Amino acid sequence: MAYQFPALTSEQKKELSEIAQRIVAHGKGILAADESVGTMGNRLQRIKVENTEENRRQFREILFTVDTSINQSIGGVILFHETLYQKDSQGKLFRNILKEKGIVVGIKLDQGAAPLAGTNKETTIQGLDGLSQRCAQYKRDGADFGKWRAVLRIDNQCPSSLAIQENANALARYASICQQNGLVPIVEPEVIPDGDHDLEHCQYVTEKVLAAVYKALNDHHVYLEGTLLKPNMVTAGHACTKKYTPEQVAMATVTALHRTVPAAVPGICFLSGGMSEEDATLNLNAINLCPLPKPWKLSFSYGRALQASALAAWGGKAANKKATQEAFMKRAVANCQAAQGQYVHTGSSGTASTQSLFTASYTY
Ligand SMILES: O=P(O)(O)OC[C@@]1(O)O[C@H](CO)[C@@H](O)[C@@H]1O
Repeated sequence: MAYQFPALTSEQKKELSEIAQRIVAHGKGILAADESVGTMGNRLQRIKVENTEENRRQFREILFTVDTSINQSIGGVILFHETLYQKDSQGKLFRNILKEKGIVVGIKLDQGAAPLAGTNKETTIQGLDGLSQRCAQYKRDGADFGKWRAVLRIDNQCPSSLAIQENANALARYASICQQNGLVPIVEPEVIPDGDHDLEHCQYVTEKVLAAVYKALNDHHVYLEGTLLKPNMVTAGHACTKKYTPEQVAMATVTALHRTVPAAVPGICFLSGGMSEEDATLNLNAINLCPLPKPWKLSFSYGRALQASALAAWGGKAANKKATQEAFMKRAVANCQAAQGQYVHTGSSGTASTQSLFTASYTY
């Protein structure tokens, strides 16, 4: 017997699954350009550029006005609220520039972490109050997908079952509200790489977290075909002394996903989590070559690993526009190849692309 109170009509489901599939079609992935004002400040500080609205706008204008062929590699761009309403120097809204390139526009919907009392400094994510109204407005303003990032840390007694359950439930509530408003929810439960744990421990925790997330999504009647997952890759903690190959990372990652993520999910777009640009690409390539069943598209939704070389090339100077766009295009194309298991490392990457982008206790 079908469920008595269907959450979505067949038209709504069709729209959501078409949006999700467009974003990850043919090796395409997502540019996560949704850094909040504070996070963007940290990025700009690294290149000694002041964190003003105009500087943030200028960098993003350079990214979004890159050659239209970017649409072969990038299927969606996640924006922060401020950026959704910003314009290029000719007065054209960024969101229209992206849409004209055939790129789907997304919006960051979570509103930061709040402490979970009685835990070892664990958090839940805020932003559920008024979320439906915000989603409806963003949909009217051209967004077709949303993003909500939950953070889980591996440490003494962490993640606790309270943190896992609470964050899974908030992600499911968010996903359900998004779908009611025509937005594809990107579900992002990030197990952050802080710590000295090994690969096996990260795999164990990632499996527990993903299993809880998919149970909660099912409880909340979320239509999985109209969602995308944005998980961490399974890696050892940043301070772990043992090093693992991309093939080992790939096997641990795909094993964890295979055990927990239903085949109805159209795409899994990894976050880069402080890996260098080159490592993020090599790991993604190995994941796509991993000899386990992979019923979903395995792609990218990188923030740092798509923008680090571009930011370094820009350095806050308009005269560096061409070099900035070339650096961005290079990473986008490399990741698109990796999302199809076709990336060949040439060994000629610049320094910026091999530098670790890890920041301890990364908050947003
Ligand atoms: O780990 P990365 O790939 O740099 O960024 C992942 C991410 O979820 O975190 C950032 C802050 O919210 C966002 O810009 C981005 O969407």
